[in-house]
Amino acid sequence: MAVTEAQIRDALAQLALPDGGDLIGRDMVRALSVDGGQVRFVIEAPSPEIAQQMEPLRKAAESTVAALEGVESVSVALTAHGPASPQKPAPSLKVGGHPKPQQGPMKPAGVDRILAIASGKGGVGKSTVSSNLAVALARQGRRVGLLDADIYGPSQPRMMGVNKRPASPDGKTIIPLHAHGVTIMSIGFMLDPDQAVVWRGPMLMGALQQMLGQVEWGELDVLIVDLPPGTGDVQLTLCQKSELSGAIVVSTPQDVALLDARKAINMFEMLKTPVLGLIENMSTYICPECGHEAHLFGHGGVAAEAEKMGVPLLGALPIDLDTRLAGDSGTPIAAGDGPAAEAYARIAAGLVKGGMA
Ligand SMILES: Nc1ncnc2c1ncn2[C@@H]1O[C@H](COP(=O)(O)OP(=O)(O)OP(=O)(O)O)[C@@H](O)[C@H]1O
Repeated sequence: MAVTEAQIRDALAQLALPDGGDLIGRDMVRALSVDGGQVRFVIEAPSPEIAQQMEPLRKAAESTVAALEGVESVSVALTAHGPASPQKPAPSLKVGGHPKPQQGPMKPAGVDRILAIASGKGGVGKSTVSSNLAVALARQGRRVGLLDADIYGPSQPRMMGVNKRPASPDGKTIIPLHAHGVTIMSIGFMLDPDQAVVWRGPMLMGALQQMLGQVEWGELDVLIVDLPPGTGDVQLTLCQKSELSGAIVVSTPQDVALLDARKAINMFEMLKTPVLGLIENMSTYICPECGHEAHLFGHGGVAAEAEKMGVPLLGALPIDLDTRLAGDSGTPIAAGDGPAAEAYARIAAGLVKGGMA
């Protein structure tokens, strides 16, 4: 049975703080989100100094929630009021921070279109689709950028095989990285992978603003944005501020994922962002030994849903071990040949033909 927010809060209320009270009683838990079995929240300390001493408590909170029935994964991050005190020599760039007053929209000048890749639920393959679609479009001669805005789990450095800090010659502009014909910027390039980072709403917006406004994207036909899962601050900011040309929602055929996909589509509709279509990921499994086709997550659900919601089904991608291995090794499957690369090439061609990329 799915875990509820109330159960999580009850469990966290059992965690005593060294100086009295508990996490819930002292109102230190923020942004609690329960997404199927995936739980995320933030512990907000009263000051950066106290936050630094709270790592054992963060770990305890993580294990307490992980022990609850119905919880598959837990991600707990620490944050604090006010700016963190500097611990390292000043970096040339800092992502995050409060957004600066905006003169205009966040759409970079040379970028023709911004396409968001979204999912209602984590783990359905949104990042995999983003990187492969970017590579497939680049192979078709489009000038493509990929912005990894998945603040909670940036995966593009791994999937695109690039992970170094981008240069910033003047401390203001950020020079993006390049791989597989795609211009890339990820929030992951700017973060210490071992440090738990938490973004409060305004900081998220500041980081997004920087990644759109300070990165030298150059002239692009399309900028693909890999969104965090769900319907939170990043999605809202991006839709409201960056003149998104459209959103593509990735879902698996499973009912629960579809339910969340529906929420994502509703959100985009409310924000007046055109939903360009749905992509069904992990749609079938073809046995490499005997060629038998199995429908592990059900079948036809995404097509039916797309029809019901009046949005096109842009493509269906099978469960494919090579897709995962390619993503893990830093060369997306779409960069090579074979059925999966062809499937991505077809989706990319459809987008180009429709003037969407
Ligand atoms: N079609 C596929 N076949 C096999 N494995 C896949 C497929 N699509 C994605 N995966 C694998 O599933 C895992 C989750 O994919 P991915 O990180 O792209 O999902 P996500 O929706 O972006 O997740 P999150 O929102 O949590 O970042 C990865 O290990 C990825 O390699």
